[in-house]
Amino acid sequence: MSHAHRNARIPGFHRKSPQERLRIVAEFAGLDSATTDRLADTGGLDLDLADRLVENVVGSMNIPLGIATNMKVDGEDLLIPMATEESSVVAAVCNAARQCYDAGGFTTSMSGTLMIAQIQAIDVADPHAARLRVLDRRDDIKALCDGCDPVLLKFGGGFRDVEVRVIDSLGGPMLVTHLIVDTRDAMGANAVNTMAETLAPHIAQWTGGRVYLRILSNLADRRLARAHAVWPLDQIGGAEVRDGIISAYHFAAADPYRAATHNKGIMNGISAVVLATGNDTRAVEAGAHAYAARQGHYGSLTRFETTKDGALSGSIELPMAVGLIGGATKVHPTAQASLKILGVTSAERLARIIAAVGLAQNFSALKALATTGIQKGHMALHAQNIAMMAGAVGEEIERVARILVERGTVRQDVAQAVLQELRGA
Ligand SMILES: CC(C)(COP(=O)([O-])OP(=O)([O-])OC[C@H]1O[C@@H](n2cnc3c(N)ncnc32)[C@H](O)[C@@H]1OP(=O)([O-])[O-])[C@@H](O)C(=O)NCCC(=O)NCCSC(=O)C[C@@](C)(O)CC(=O)[O-]
Ligand SMILES: NC(=O)C1=CN([C@@H]2O[C@H](COP(=O)(O)OP(=O)(O)OC[C@H]3O[C@@H](n4cnc5c(N)ncnc54)[C@H](OP(=O)(O)O)[C@@H]3O)[C@@H](O)[C@H]2O)C=CC1
Repeated sequence: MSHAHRNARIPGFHRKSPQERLRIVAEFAGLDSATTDRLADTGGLDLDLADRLVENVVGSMNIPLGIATNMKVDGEDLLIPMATEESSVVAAVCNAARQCYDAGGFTTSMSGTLMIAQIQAIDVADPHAARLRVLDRRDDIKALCDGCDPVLLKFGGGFRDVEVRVIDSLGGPMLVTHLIVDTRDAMGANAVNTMAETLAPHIAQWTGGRVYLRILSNLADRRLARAHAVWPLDQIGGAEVRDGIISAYHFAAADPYRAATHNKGIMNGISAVVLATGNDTRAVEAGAHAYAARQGHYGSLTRFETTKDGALSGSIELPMAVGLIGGATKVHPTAQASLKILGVTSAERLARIIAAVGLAQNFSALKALATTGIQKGHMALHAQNIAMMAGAVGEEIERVARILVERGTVRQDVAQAVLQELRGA
């Protein structure tokens, strides 16, 4: 069917109700009523709330929420809510946590809850002298920043420091002011952006330059979450498994093609908890990848080595700008439920738990890759998706998936053939 007559220029779409928008979309895309009913069913998320969270809402996209078991973090047993569409991600965390549980689980720490806001000034005649002029204004800067957010101050946050960098750019030297702000239990984007915008005219005046960008940096390297765990050899299957995992880490550390996949595996776990708690997945992902490239070479976010007793030691360190206040966290009921399951009362605790989940996820992926290969465990769980894609429903899904795994060919064409056999029988 030709869609040449369709017109996507729809003035005032944003002023319509979600129902009215859905009617327009259905007409535009030729959706049948089953599809529009599916979109209209928000799975319990209040449509009014959805419509306030983002723009031009017509429905909601539901993602499964799984619970990772076996996690012990800083001596506390935890159940971890994870929102993900990918099979075997939740199982992998359970599996890694099980293998270090008796050895004490994960120990974590955090460098602080400091965010950085950047103010860009160009056309500064004397950038190095201007840098000192800005630094001399530290007290004024502190007063201006703290004046922006009395609530944050009340909770012990606020301005902490100012740094000024002269960077070489394609357009010549650029003066970049960093405001370092403790945002406590908020991710802090709005607080630091407000401070940067408030300060900008003063920076222009003090430097004699022109100010353009005033925005936080997602390379939140003053907000590093760290986690560590030891996996005893008898839990993981021996020295060869340990050495395979360490060699996999060496591969990622040496090669960006591998590091991208290695870190993607880590983010499987991290993004799932970030999303489950209503935090900003893109902010955390940007921070993680920028941190992985901070030495001018994109490498691994984790490290694996042998302890003096021969066990496997794993650690992770990455920026973790997550909050309990603000964003969708406070208003999304599932995010609130996730926080209740975790029992966290500070953004720092949440960040540390998320780092531990990233390390667990990486351990399981590397162990699978260094031993049986990823397909065995991952595809066994993914087989149910393949069975559904082939048209299996109800009890057929489990039966088809089991046969696919037994035959060692988790493919859609095989699933279709198996389904036909079952239905013919
Ligand atoms: C899949 C497993 C866990 C099977 O592992 P297994 O050893 O075959 O399973 P098992 O039946 O012996 O069970 C062991 C434990 O795993 C957990 N477990 C086992 N099955 C389930 C399940 N259905 N639901 C929840 N938890 C499960 C559970 O904790 C269980 O203990 P138990 O509860 O029995 O005491 C294992 O093969 C594994 O960890 N694989 C790694 C999977 C993975 O990394 N998936 C991520 C997706 S692939 C990807 O995107 C990233 C990647 C791989 O490219 C990253 C990279 O390259 O670095
Ligand atoms: N590049 C990026 O990553 C960007 C991300 N964002 C988005 O910003 C959102 C997060 O913004 P964020 O600033 O965290 O949220 P909010 O501005 O919604 O909430 C933070 C505010 O809550 C108040 N507050 C109340 N209690 C506390 C407490 N205990 N600790 C700290 N603050 C407290 C503070 O003061 P007060 O009430 O006075 O405000 C604080 O400024 C996310 O949705 C993110 O997607 C936006 C722009 C850019």
